Order: sequence, then C-alpha cells, then structure tokens
Amino acid sequence: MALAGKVALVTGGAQGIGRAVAGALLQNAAKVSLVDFNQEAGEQCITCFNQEFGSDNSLFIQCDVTDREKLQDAFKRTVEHFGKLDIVINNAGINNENNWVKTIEVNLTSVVKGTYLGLEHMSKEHGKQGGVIINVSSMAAFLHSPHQPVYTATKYGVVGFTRAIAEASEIENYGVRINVLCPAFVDTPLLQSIDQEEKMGKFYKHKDEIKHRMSIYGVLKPSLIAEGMLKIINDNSLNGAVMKITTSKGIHFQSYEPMSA
Ligand SMILES: NC(=O)C1=CN([C@@H]2O[C@H](COP(=O)(O)OP(=O)(O)OC[C@H]3O[C@@H](n4cnc5c(N)ncnc54)[C@H](O)[C@@H]3O)[C@@H](O)[C@H]2O)C=CC1
Ligand SMILES: CCCCCC(=O)/C=C/C=C/C=C/C=C/[C@@H](O)[C@@H](O)CCCC(=O)O
Repeated sequence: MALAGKVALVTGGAQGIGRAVAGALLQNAAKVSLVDFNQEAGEQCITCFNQEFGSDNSLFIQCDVTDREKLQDAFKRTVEHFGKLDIVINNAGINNENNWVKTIEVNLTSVVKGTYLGLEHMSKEHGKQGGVIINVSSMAAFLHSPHQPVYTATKYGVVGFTRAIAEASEIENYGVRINVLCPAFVDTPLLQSIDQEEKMGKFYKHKDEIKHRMSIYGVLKPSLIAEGMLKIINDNSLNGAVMKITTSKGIHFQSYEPMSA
C-alpha cells in the first residue's frame, strides 16, 4: 500500500509507540487521526505535528477507547474529516495488574472493538475500498511475565483474535489485511508503570526482577517499532502475520505449524 494520501487512525497516538508510528506515517505523506484519552499529550503532539507536517494532515480526538460510543464516534469523525479510512492501528494499552479489569478492557476488548469498527469503515462487505488493520500485542504473548499475568493474558488474546479475524477476512473477502505486532521492551512512558505500586498491585515487590529482564533483553527505540509498522502496511502480501521485534533478532516473524486434525 503506497502511503501518500492514505488516512490512518491510531489509538494511543499521543505518546510512546503510537506517536512514533503517527510521525512516521505523516513523514510518508499520510494523514493521521490520533485517538487518545490524554488531552494534554494529544494537544502537545498535534502542535508538533502541525508545525512539522502542516496543519491539514493530523487531527486529535480525545477519547477513552473503552467507551464504545466515543470510539465509534472517533472513527466517524475521522472519516468525516478526512473523507475516508485506510489504516487502523489499535495500539492503546496499559499495564495495570491492580485494576486488571480495566487492563482487559483497554488491551483486549478495545482492540476487538477497534478491529470491528475498522472493518465497518473499510471492508468490502460494507461497500468500502479495503485497508489494513494492525493490532499491537507484545513479546509478553510469547515469553509470559509472572509479574504481569493479566497484561500477558491480554497480549496472548490480541494475537489469537488477530490471527482468527485475519483468516475470516480472507475467507469472506473483506479486502482488509489484519496483522499483529509484538514488540519487546520499548523506551516509552509505559515502562514507568513498573515503579508504580498502584499499577503493579501485589506484583510491585518484583519490580527489580522486571528491571533485570529489561537489562537482559534490552530496550528498543519507538522508531524501530514504527519501521516494523510501515513494513506491515506496505507489504500487501501480509495478512494474519505476527511480527516480533526484539533487540536480539530485530524485525522478524513468528512461524506457525499448519493446522492438522
Ligand atoms: N513500551 C513497551 O515496552 C511495550 C509496549 N507494548 C504495547 O504497545 C502499546 C503502546 O504502548 P506504549 O507506547 O509503550 O505506552 P504509552 O503509555 O507510552 O502510550 C500509550 C498511549 O495510550 C493511551 N491510552 C491508554 N489508555 C487509553 C484509553 N483507555 N483510551 C485511549 N487512549 C489510551 C495513553 O494516553 C498513551 O498516550 C501498548 O499496547 C503496549 O502494551 C508492547 C510491548 C512493549
Ligand atoms: C512492565 C511494562 C509493560 C510491559 C511491556 C511489554 O510488553 C514488554 C514485553 C517484553 C518482552 C521482552 C522479550 C524479549 C525477548 C527477546 O530478546 C528474545 O530473547 C526472544 C526470542 C524469541 C524470538 O522469537 O525473538
């Protein structure tokens, strides 16, 4: 998919990985709608983007992705503003073992909802022109963390859901490619949650073990995740692909045995 003139919606786009991805899309002449609940970070981000890429190319929509009506409205406003939708990146995520119900809502339920909304606005089934959806999981979906059981569960869920709906898209000829990206540790504000007892809950006492894992696995730059994201968007052959990004192997793909009885 050539990026110039394409319209992307990025959840959690105001900072961290989402912001890096949105910047890379704008750099490649796409238009971007940032959907994020952090008003201050969103406004700050859009000010920078307007200065760097021109004021007609990005839009900030304040929205909590767990609010289904607001998320629905964010998709609608994006299409009204830019005239269409080509790319959806379901990236918003949190690390909160204390409020684990919220973690499931943000990291998994909202990704499912964002995928269905993406299909509603892009699928040939709905008379639209097709597109691409990328859901953000984590290497935690392959190397589980004993100190983040619910975060881990949500990231396993995102991989399973994405692979299944991608196959549905192919069978039903939606014209939408759906893929999942699994980064290892990335240098973003999310990592600060390790030092927050109110987020780590009973696992707070293990924070130094997580930091030890980080020192072993290393910490990636958000720009490398953006590079992986653009690779998925540009490669029209990818559907149901599971991209992993680690310090040891860089950008690579998980392979699966074909299903047998
Ligand atoms: N930073 C890391 O080490 C890794 C992050 N990931 C995943 O990457 C994704 C992005 O994470 P980061 O950029 O690192 O985090 P971050 O905390 O830096 O940014 C997340 C963004 O999502 C927004 N957000 C959170 N909850 C929201 C909600 N309910 N509604 C709307 N927006 C919401 C935040 O306001 C923020 O702008 C997440 O899904 C995370 O699980 C995956 C692997 C590693
Ligand atoms: C505590 C803050 C939130 C958690 C953020 C998150 O999702 C982090 C996940 C980190 C996992 C890192 C794993 C890295 C592993 C690799 O370096 C490598 O050893 C794995 C090899 C397997 C492969 O196929 O690449």
